[in-house]
Amino acid sequence: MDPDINRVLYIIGASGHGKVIADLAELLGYTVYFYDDAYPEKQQIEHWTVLGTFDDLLQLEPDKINVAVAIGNNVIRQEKILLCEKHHYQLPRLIHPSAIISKYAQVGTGTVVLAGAVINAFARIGRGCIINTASVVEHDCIINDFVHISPNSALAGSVFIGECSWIGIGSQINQLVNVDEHVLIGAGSTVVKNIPANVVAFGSPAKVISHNR
Ligand SMILES: CC(=O)SCCNC(=O)CCNC(=O)[C@H](O)C(C)(C)COP(=O)(O)OP(=O)(O)OC[C@H]1O[C@@H](n2cnc3c(N)ncnc32)[C@H](O)[C@@H]1OP(=O)(O)O
Repeated sequence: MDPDINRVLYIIGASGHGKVIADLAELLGYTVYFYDDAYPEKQQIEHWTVLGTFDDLLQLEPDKINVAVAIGNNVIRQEKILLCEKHHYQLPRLIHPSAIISKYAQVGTGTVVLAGAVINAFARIGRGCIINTASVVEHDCIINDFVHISPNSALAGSVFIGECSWIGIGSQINQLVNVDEHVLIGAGSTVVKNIPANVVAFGSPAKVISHNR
């Protein structure tokens, strides 16, 4: 029997992150297919089928098309999500059953919240974000669109993260600190002061190291 069209999810990006999203989507009851620009060379990822390129996906009529953009690069994910929105595709939030999200928190469309993540009261997460495995977003944080909070990172209360920024694995950010847009915080950093836009910063305490290309 064909799967219920409402429970089919087309995942863009047949990558490691894509596999995590496929695993989660199946847990949530979706039947999963991939689209990836490596098609037709890549027709399979593990046991999942790659149906075509991103342009092929955009040929589909918008009716009941559920899409997840499983691309780790924030700028490329943003670009694909904006195109999917233009085509009126559904971009469901994918929230792992083991994640804990306050009823007072907000999570935008197309955002994924992975296993063991915690989002506390009055935190606001934008659209197209990755709140990765076991990360903590404390009360009153504001996370703008297309941000990636890597696994095991912790944001204290009222932290601000600007659009398209990437918080590296195992980082910590002190309360009330602002990280501006298009910033990369390196793995294992401790951010104690505001970080300006478009830079790479790392270390404990984190220092600006270079421009973020
Ligand atoms: C599920 C998932 O996989 S999610 C993905 C999670 N991954 C991450 O969070 C990775 C984030 N990326 C990083 O931290 C990277 O190390 C970056 C982007 C900060 C730097 O990468 P590159 O520009 O390639 O720097 P490179 O590896 O050449 O290192 C340059 C120097 O900086 C040091 N360095 C690099 N990253 C860090 C860091 N996070 N903290 C402290 N020092 C660092 C290196 O030791 C090296 O020092 P040296 O010149 O004395 O030898």
